[in-house]
Amino acid sequence: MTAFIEVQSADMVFNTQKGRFHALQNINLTIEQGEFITLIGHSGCGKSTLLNLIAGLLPTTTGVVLCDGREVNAPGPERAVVFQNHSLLPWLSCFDNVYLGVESVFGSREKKPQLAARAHAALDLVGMSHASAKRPHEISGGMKQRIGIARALAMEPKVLLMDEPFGALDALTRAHLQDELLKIVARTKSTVVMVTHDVDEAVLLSNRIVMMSNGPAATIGEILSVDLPHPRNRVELAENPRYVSCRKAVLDFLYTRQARLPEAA
Ligand SMILES: Nc1ncnc2c1ncn2[C@@H]1O[C@H](COP(=O)(O)OP(=O)(O)OP(=O)(O)O)[C@@H](O)[C@H]1O
Repeated sequence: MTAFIEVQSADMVFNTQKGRFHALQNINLTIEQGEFITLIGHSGCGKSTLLNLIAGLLPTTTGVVLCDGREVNAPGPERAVVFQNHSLLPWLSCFDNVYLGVESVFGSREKKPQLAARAHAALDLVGMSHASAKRPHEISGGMKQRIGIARALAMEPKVLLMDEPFGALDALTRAHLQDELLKIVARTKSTVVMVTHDVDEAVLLSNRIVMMSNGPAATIGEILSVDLPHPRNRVELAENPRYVSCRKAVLDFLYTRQARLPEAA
């Protein structure tokens, strides 16, 4: 295992109309190739900001982010992002949405049939070949999210960055997509960094859970290793003592050590 993503002494300060807002302070995180990392913490602590620093969508105020030994200072095809709201282009078919991503990465080196084969393979990987000719408005929210994942995977990113990808879905669809994602990642050996609010999702999916303290100037409070074997089965895990203790450790961090009082109305 080698360090693949390194966040070193990173701070993020936003310039706002009310002055400078210190969102993240002294973030240090090393992620190995093939790891599945989740970022968890209370609302507003800076999870998306940290993901955006890794994506290159935001520049660190101080400190540095490295991906595969190179400094990150802009978005790049090796770091694909999947957002909560799928972000598909509504006027394009599902196939064309995926194809567009493929073309942006491989278009200069490969011919159309090869690009099309990549897009078909990615749709197949997420079980969505049957919907390739449909437009986004013709398919369900869970299906749209799968297409978003297919588009990201088709670009063969070194890192898959996911910002609450299943947050807008109902519980059953969400569980199904979590299981699918585990299978896909087992096949592609992708490195994944995912933001979530969901403790069970974090324990089910992760190799390590990065727990963030409350902001302002949020930082990494603790990192929990989830040493549960793969493949993971959610029903069997429910009674697994290690699963239960990981879940308890995250709940304890969030609701005892980082307990948040309700904000004044
Ligand atoms: N562009 C910006 N300008 C100013 N402040 C920002 C900006 N983006 C984020 N913030 C602030 O930085 C803090 C962290 O925001 P961020 O969205 O990263 O939190 P989060 O943990 O992902 O929240 P949530 O779980 O609610 O999505 C918040 O206080 C937010 O208001």
